[in-house]
Amino acid sequence: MQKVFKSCDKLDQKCYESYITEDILMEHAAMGMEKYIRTHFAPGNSVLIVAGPGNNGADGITLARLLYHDYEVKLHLPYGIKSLMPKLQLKRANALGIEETEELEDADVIVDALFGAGLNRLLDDLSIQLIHKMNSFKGHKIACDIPTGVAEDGTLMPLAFNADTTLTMGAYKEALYLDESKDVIGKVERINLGMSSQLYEGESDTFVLEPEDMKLPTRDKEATHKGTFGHAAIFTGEKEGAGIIAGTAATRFGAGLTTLVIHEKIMAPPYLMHATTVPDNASALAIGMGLGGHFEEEFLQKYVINSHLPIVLDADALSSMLLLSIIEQRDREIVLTPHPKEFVLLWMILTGEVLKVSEVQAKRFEMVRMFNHKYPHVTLLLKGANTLIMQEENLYINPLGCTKLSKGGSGDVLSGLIVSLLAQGYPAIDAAIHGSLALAIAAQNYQGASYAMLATDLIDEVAKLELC
Ligand SMILES: NC(=O)C1=CN([C@@H]2O[C@H](COP(=O)(O)OP(=O)(O)OC[C@H]3O[C@@H](n4cnc5c(N)ncnc54)[C@H](OP(=O)(O)O)[C@@H]3O)[C@@H](O)[C@H]2O)[C@@H](O)CC1
Ligand SMILES: Nc1ncnc2c1ncn2[C@@H]1O[C@H](COP(=O)(O)OP(=O)(O)O)[C@@H](O)[C@H]1O
Repeated sequence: MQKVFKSCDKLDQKCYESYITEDILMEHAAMGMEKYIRTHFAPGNSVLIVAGPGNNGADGITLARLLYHDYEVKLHLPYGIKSLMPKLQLKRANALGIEETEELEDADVIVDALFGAGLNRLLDDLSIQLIHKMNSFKGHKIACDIPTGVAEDGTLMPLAFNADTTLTMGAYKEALYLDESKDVIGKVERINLGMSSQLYEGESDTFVLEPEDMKLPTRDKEATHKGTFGHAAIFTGEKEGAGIIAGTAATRFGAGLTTLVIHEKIMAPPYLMHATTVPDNASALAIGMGLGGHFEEEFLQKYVINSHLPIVLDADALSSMLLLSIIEQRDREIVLTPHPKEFVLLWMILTGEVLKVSEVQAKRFEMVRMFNHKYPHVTLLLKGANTLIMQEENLYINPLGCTKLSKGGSGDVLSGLIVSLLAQGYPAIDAAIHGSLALAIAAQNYQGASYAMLATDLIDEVAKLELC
């Protein structure tokens, strides 16, 4: 996993104090972009660099100098230059013979160095025209630091540069991981600014997860029996399919036993047991998926609230005042898995504050942190294109999910994976992280059409993860 920061200001300040000047940082920023371009594009290819008036533009001008002669470099400066660094970089570039181009034409590589961390207001007409044109070009699109149109606080302008690759300077930034940013940032790579990233970055409590972080349930001993791997009890309500999907996922992900807790007899697959109460040896519970108003309050009080078993609360459980009372239980492993609309409901129940889904989406990091401030012991997993997971002080971003997951049933699979890990004895935060990674990577591995994946296909892919 990699550290993530709200902004790089403090990190840059630390560099200046160590005599690593802005000029040195900038040279390395440009060298990082140069290396990327030289690795992926042979000399002779054309590179269009659109550079803005500030230091983001200065990075672009520096890049022009580094590529000039070997590549067909075109440098466009639509706003002229304003501050010291771009002026200095332009002098250096001009001295080598680089001239500005007035024409904006397609090239093999398009570099957006218009505005980066300093974007502080809505894009004006000139920027909008430029971005429309750059987005229409066929060349490989690289954003310098952060695509123009994505502000450092995460605000996404109505229009943004549509990067294939974002080469981000020094450290990963939160703004790159809002759901709305996902379609414009492309692949993200970090560029080191003249020192080890560990020295540059320092401490952070926010991390972006990588595929290598996924840990699968282990079966490395032979002297075991089904009881060794826990017993997941999944409350199965009005939409029994949701419980069956979750139960199948839980069993596939290693739970030794899985029981669907039901009121009325259902047609369950043979590897799932069913019972009208929670089995005595259950080791974790999941409730909410397809639940409806199926179980009476006394039943829930007895088997869910009064139980101290680790628990996943999903879907309908997140709008039940009774079930949400669980989050006050500080001695229990608890995972909440709302999607943004469910988060709105649970936030209203917990705080009385009425939010819109769009507000939650615009400030996902802030909302997750606010929830965590009130309930630090609870693991909150806010679903989305980039899932956020937080417990105690640490926030983890899972950016590995994909649009194949946008289909009813994916969330039921996730609940099943998490309750399976809880039943096998994993702490809540680990169950949420590794369940979420397994879901995302299984979806990536699915080979059918992007629109075709069923929850059962997803579970089949989970079954193959260890072999990949
Ligand atoms: N710090 C470091 O050491 C390092 C920094 N690095 C690089 O610096 C970048 C940050 O540079 P930055 O702070 O100069 O901001 P930047 O993104 O160029 O924008 C500011 C300019 O844009 C203007 N402007 C803003 N919004 C506008 C709008 N909507 N429409 C029109 N104009 C607008 C704004 O105008 P003003 O507000 O002053 O009127 C100002 O002129 C960072 O992303 C990274 O690439 C790397 O080299 C590594 C080392
Ligand atoms: N575009 C996407 N990119 C990444 N993950 C996605 C995307 N769409 C959905 N998901 C994931 O799929 C799951 C959907 O959950 P949910 O909406 O609760 O489904 P369900 O219908 O099973 O209740 C979540 O884990 C969510 O993060």
